[in-house]
Order: sequence, then C-alpha cells, then structure tokens
Amino acid sequence: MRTAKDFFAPLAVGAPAPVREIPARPSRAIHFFDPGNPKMAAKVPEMVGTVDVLLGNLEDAVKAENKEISREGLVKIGQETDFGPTQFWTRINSLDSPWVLDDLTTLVPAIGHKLDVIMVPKVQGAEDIHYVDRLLAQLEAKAGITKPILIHAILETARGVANVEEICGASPRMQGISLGPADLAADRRMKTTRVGGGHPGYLVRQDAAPLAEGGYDFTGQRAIFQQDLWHYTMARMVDACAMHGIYAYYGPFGDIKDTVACEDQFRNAFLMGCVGAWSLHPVQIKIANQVFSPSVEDVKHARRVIAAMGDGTGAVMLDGKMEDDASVKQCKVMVDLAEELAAIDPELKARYDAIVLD
Ligand SMILES: CC(C)(COP(=O)(O)OP(=O)(O)OC[C@H]1O[C@@H](n2cnc3c(N)ncnc32)[C@H](O)[C@@H]1OP(=O)(O)O)[C@@H](O)C(=O)NCCC(=O)NCCSC(=O)C[C@H](O)C(=O)O
Ligand SMILES: [Mg+2]
Repeated sequence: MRTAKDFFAPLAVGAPAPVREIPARPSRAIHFFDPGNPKMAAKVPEMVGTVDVLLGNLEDAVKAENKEISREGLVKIGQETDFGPTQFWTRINSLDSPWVLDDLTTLVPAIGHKLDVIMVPKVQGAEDIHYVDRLLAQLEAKAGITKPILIHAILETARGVANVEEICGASPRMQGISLGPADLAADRRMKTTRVGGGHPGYLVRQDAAPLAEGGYDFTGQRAIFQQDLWHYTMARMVDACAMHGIYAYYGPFGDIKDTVACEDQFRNAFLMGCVGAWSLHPVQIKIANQVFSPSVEDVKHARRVIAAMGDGTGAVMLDGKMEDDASVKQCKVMVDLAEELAAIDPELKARYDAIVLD
C-alpha cells in the first residue's frame, strides 16, 4: 500500500518533487501531428501560439515502418522549436507495443525538459500509470530534469472505463483523461465503424399515434431522435476527473469535412465539463477554440449573477429566475475559465473586456 506521505514523494532519487496540484493551463485543442510527416512537421513553428497544445503523435496513425522516423522527428522538433505559450505534448505507443520503451528512453533525455505532458494510450488500470510513473521518475533523475512530466491517459478499453476512478488517482502526475472512442468501440465490440461522433442507428423513435378505432398506427411517419453513444462514458470520465482534480477531454472526431457535427460533439463535451478536445486537422483547431471558450453572453450573464449575489449566499431574482449559492458557483466556473483563457488569448480578452453589465 502506498501511504499518503509516499504519494507526493519522488519515485526515484534525484527526480523532481511531484506537483501538488495540476495547473489549469488552457488546452481547448490538443492538436495532433505526425512528426515524421515532413509537411506536418514544417507547419509546427507557425502553429505555435495559434493552438493551446501541440501533440507529436507516435502511436496509431503512424505506420509501423515509420515509428523511428516519427520519434526522431519529434526529438528534432522538440529541440528546435520555441513553444512560447503553447504546451508541447506527445502520445507514446501503447505499453504492450515493441516501441514504447524506446519512445520513453529516447524522448525524456532528449526533450524531457520541454515536454509538458505524455499521453498514454489504451490505459487499463492504475498499474499502467504506476509503471510509467516510476520509469519517468528514473529517466528524469538521470537526465537532471527539474519539472515533472505529467501523464494523460486515454480511455479506450472497457477495462479502462471500469477502472477510470483508480486511473485518475494513480499518480500525482495525472493531468487528465481523453475519451478514445474508436479503440473503445472496438474493445467493447460496438457495431460502429467511425472515429467518434454519433450514429444514425442509435436512436429513440416517437410513439405510434393512437387510432380512432383503437390500437396504434405503427405504419405512420414518426419523428426519430438520434442519441449520443458516448454519453455514459463521458459522464463517468468527467466525474472521475473532477473527483481527482484533473481534466477531462473529448478525443477525436474523424469526419473532418463535417465541421458542424464536430462542433456539436465538442459542445456536448464542453457543456458536460470537458476542457478541450483533439484536433486531427488544422480546420478543427478553430472549432475547439471557439467551443471551449465561454461565449460573451455566458460570461456577461455569469458576471451579472455574481454581482447580484453579493457575498454569494442567499437567493435573488434576476430576469425572472431564481439565483442562489449553487448557481453563483456555476457562474464562477465560467468566469474563472474566461479569465484563464483571456490571459493567453488577446482576441478573447478584448471581447470579454468589452462586456458592459446592464
Ligand atoms: C486526416 C488527415 C490524413 C488528412 O490529411 P490530408 O489529406 O493531407 O488533408 P488536407 O489535404 O486537407 O491537408 C491540408 C494541409 O494541411 C496539412 N495537415 C493536415 N493535417 C494536419 C495536421 N494534423 N497537422 C498539421 N498539418 C496538417 C496537410 O499536410 C496539408 O498541407 P499542405 O499540402 O502543405 O497544404 C491528416 O489530417 C492527419 O493525418 N491527421 C492526423 C491524424 C491522427 O493523428 N490520427 C490519430 C489520432 S485519432 C486516434 O488515434 C483514435 C483514438 O485513439 C481512438 O481510439 O479513438
Ligand atoms: Mg486509440
């Protein structure tokens, strides 16, 4: 058993002290690029400052024969790029793959001082996080790294979902969790063939109309309402993350051309408590930045409620609605997020600063 005092002790002599709290850094879009793809790699410097997180992907979507080229490409990018306000993450290969040990033993000494977060795919339980945690501590100690690299897990197996609470609490390095809908669908034997998003077959149909002579008209037109396949998993993930003070993210939306449905999926995640989503193509960065930034209307309303509530206790009527201690807490979540984002996004800051309370 790991005791409370052990939890915040370094796991290797000379490794940096674990963080006590995960910093609330903006991460509306986690933008994936293949560091071994020359066209994508060339775009990295110009993307700095336009996206909250740049993630060099080494796992799925990188061909087996290119794993080493991509890893070397990531080292070069890490060494040569000034990331400024943008976070620099990587997704390593899965823990059961032949590449992951080389990923970690190459990346940490070479660019560990620049890497903010390592995303670990297909996490099954706390034991996977413990393995990476100890290995990172050893590698950080050896490389003289002074700031601990954080861990982000992808929820993409049934066992991972069943163990999500213990995964979130497995290490002080745990920064957050993303939903990996494509691998999760396969692992669960869902009958879908998509990378995230909904499915027209997963629906609820309006009741049949009653007939005058009795019985029901099962042949008439009835409205159908498409349902969200990911609602249950997202809700579990958000609760587990909130419980442990870490951050939840929707993952990939593979239908790049369907920007409208992508926006819907991202907005569902935002409303449910996620702080960001993945971007697979430059077009999705703008969608994530917009969706995961509170609207001017929401910030204005939240500020009005906070102002009307004074010390934050009791109940008042505002625009015909009751506001109380609980609604003011929700409004503070909105305003705090707006302030964090305004600190790194001048355009957003100008829009929030222009708000005038009625
Ligand atoms: C999806 C893509 C294969 C599409 O690429 P492409 O056909 O080249 O798109 P375009 O012609 O529209 O590209 C226009 C230009 O933009 C560059 N580009 C494209 N994507 C990126 C990017 N991600 N970062 C930077 N630059 C990008 C192209 O090179 C073009 O450049 P130019 O010719 O100079 O104008 C491709 O977007 C892609 O591979 N994206 C990343 C895919 C990925 O990372 N997949 C893995 C994450 S999802 C996953 O793993 C599932 C999950 O784990 C789960 O289980 O659910
Ligand atoms: Mg996956």
